[in-house]
Amino acid sequence: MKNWKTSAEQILTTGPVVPVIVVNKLEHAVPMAKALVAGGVRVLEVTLRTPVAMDALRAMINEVPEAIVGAGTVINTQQLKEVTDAGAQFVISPGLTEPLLKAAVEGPVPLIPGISTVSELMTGMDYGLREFKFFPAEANGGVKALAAIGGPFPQVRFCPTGGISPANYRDYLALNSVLCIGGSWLVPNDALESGDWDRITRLAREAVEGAR
Ligand SMILES: O=C(O)C(=O)C[C@H](O)[C@H](O)COP(=O)(O)O
Repeated sequence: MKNWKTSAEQILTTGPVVPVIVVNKLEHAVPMAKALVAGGVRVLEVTLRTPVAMDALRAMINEVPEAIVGAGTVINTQQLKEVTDAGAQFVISPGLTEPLLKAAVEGPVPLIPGISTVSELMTGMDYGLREFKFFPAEANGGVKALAAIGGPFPQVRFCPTGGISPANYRDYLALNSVLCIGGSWLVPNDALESGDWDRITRLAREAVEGAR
């Protein structure tokens, strides 16, 4: 952690919403990132779930410098190394393993690992972490569960993700322990397929304005 170039807190306090992005076609990556930035959303999580994800990550990092581009769905140390080499500014994982935590705290890039139980949270805290993703937020009990899990740990902060929508994101943001939320609704696949960048900008803007 002492080598982290920026803190997880800095990343997660940049804005209220972090789009969880699935890129199926490389040519979508840059215009989509620009559309999100135009709507006031700068922190972008590119999930490593598709064959073009690594190339999409690199393209967004290199061609959209106004964005803060990180990698999501990073589940092992090999992927951590790859996205670090690519220049990812933060790394998000749906869960945590001790090898991943160990490699991340020794590396240069902040890791925001996912937790869904108190014990996982305590494991992450053993490595010095204070910021976590809460995943899968809705399926795991939602706002009520997160408030209860966070209760004994007033120093810990969260980015809940999973099942969050325009209808419920404000309820999460209202918790003291929540810095921002993650959601895929900001980047609908049909908008990418039809090149409807204005719609993506609009969704981003609505989410940011609605959070005020
Ligand atoms: O890929 C990852 O690393 C994940 O952790 C999963 C994502 O956070 C959720 O799939 C987003 O959830 P939705 O907004 O409900 O679509």
